[in-house]
Amino acid sequence: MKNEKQVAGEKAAEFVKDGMVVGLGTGSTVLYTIKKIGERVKDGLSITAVATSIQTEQLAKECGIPLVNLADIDVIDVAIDGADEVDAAFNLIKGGGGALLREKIIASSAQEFIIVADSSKMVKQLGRFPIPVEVEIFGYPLTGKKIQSIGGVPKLRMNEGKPFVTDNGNYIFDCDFAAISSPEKLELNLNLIPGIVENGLFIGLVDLLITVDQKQEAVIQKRNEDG
Ligand SMILES: O=C(CO)[C@H](O)[C@H](O)COP(=O)(O)O
Repeated sequence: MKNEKQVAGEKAAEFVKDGMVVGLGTGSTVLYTIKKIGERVKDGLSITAVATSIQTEQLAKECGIPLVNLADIDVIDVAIDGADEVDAAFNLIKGGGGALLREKIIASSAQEFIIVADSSKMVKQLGRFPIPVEVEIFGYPLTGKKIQSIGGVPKLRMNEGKPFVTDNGNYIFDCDFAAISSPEKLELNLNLIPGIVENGLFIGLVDLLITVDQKQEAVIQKRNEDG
């Protein structure tokens, strides 16, 4: 039997059509989308793709998906990605895999942004998952103090005893802000702090959410533009 990530991930591949430029997200859910797109490419689907991480670039190559550089394209038709938390307004916390900066650049440039998420990711209010915040290494302890001054508890992400380094050569603070009452304000306030490159709050970007119901079937929901 397919798990929820596979059901949601594979469903999203149906939204990819001939001739499209596709943004490929990062993580264990969108992995199923990428593999499915790869199968369709082998069957004759003609697309090009941009990857949100080195890990995804590698996977796309293994799946035979032709890649282009973001600098060489004008339009991304559709971007598909996973999430760490999704609220009722389809605002997100992302960056659990450390790819938030490239993910946000691609999501915000896409004509359509699709999120694939298993049911564990759905929350009433964002904030149980600490917000990943990508910071310049230069002066990062001071940047951490500034995050504290706006109410966050930053924890430097580690990997095998050393600070985790992103594909862009930066560090990540995973920041506990408890229950977030205004994700819109917090996203802006975080990005006003010098040293912060980007934060993992994705506000108002999602067009379509694909999740899974109790019968293990994919459920497709459009974002309500009126909130
Ligand atoms: O934001 C991300 C990576 O930076 C991922 O999309 C997010 O962490 C969800 O991952 P998964 O599908 O493995 O649960």
